[in-house]
Amino acid sequence: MGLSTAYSPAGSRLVTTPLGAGAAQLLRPRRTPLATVRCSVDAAKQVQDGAATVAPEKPASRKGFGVFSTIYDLKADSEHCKSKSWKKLVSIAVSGAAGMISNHLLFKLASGEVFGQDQPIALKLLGSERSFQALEGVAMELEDSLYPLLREVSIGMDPYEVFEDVDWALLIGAKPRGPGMERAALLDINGQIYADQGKALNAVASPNVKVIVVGNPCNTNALICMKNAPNIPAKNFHALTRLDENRAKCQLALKAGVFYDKVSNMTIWGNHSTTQVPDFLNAKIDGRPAKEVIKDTKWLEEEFTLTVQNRGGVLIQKWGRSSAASTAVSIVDAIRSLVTPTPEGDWFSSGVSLYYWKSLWHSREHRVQYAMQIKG
Ligand SMILES: NC(=O)C1=CN([C@@H]2O[C@H](COP(=O)(O)OP(=O)(O)OC[C@H]3O[C@@H](n4cnc5c(N)ncnc54)[C@H](OP(=O)(O)O)[C@@H]3O)[C@@H](O)[C@H]2O)C=CC1
Ligand SMILES: O=C([O-])CC(=O)C(=O)O
Repeated sequence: MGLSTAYSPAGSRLVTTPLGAGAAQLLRPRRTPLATVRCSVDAAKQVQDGAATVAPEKPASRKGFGVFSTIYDLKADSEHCKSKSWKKLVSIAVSGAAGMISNHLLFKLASGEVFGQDQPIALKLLGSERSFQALEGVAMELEDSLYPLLREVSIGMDPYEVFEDVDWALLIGAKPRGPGMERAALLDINGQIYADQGKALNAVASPNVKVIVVGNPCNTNALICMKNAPNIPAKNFHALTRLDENRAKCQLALKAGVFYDKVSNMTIWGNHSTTQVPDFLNAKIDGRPAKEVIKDTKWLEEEFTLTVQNRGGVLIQKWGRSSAASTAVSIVDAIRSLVTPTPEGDWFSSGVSLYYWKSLWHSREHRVQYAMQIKG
């Protein structure tokens, strides 16, 4: 079975898959009348589906087109995967894929540094009319990077198409705040995005999809998304608080004069906002309570907390835009923590619904916050 890229040499789209009408649409009430472009698709299937507008060229005529004429032979490919003992393909949806954070994250995902060097992946990138051309550029860059583990890149504007059967949904697409704004002020604009995407995940994603909500205000957005996806286990929804954990670890390490990896057991209580509480009481440095190592209690109680709470805002003042590279790194850390056993005695911070833990906490209150451990 051949697999060809879907760009012409000039980079324009060759293959578009118009959305069909019919029964599927009835199940998908919020489906938007938009199209999907696959960047590396099964060309034979497109012809079958009547979706291809240009027949796949024979290899002999492909000379001189560089990456655009790449042909993957999926049959040989699966043999190749077997011989390399690769795992089964994991399908990852990323929204806001043409944005700043994604621009860092996608290449980390494709390189294998997140899921491992034995884990082939398919990237399904969600954009909008506003970002679609940029998204094509992103897909081109991914293809040009020739990552062996990246088996498929597809881009689209309809979450009901992009989220189909995905194992992970990294929900980044949302308006960022500007200088002087609080993240909560974004709720009016961004909340609806997460309601819509929750419904789409509920309808078409893998029933055990893991969802990481990054777009701000991320705790509330995660809750909105979760409430709109009742078929997906609540414990699968995470609001990204890992960036705060990393920032807190960094500050403690700098103050103690140790390397970052000596800081453990860092919890972020509360929302990813200026009201959060980075927990220095339970944090450890080199296995000892942070308070024993850092004797400057005033610094811990005042400066440390304020620094972590306001780090994102200060960064916006300096950069003129919100953190992107360090956020991408923290998404990588968050995923890795969810797929690998937590080191003995340590934990990590992630925003999950306490409703899920209600038997534990005897509370029906929804909060999106928890310190977690993964057992291997
Ligand atoms: N939880 C955390 O730790 C962090 C969260 N964030 C948050 O992540 C989100 C994305 O940040 P970043 O990638 O830097 O942002 P960018 O502006 O670079 O990209 C955001 C993408 O979101 C989509 N989007 C959806 N609605 C809007 C809108 N109304 N205005 C603008 N863009 C919109 C756009 O994609 P499209 O058109 O394809 O939909 C856009 O490409 C923000 O909400 C930001 O506050 C940032 C840092 C840390
Ligand atoms: O500050 C922002 O708005 C972006 C963000 O969430 C962060 O950097 O922590």
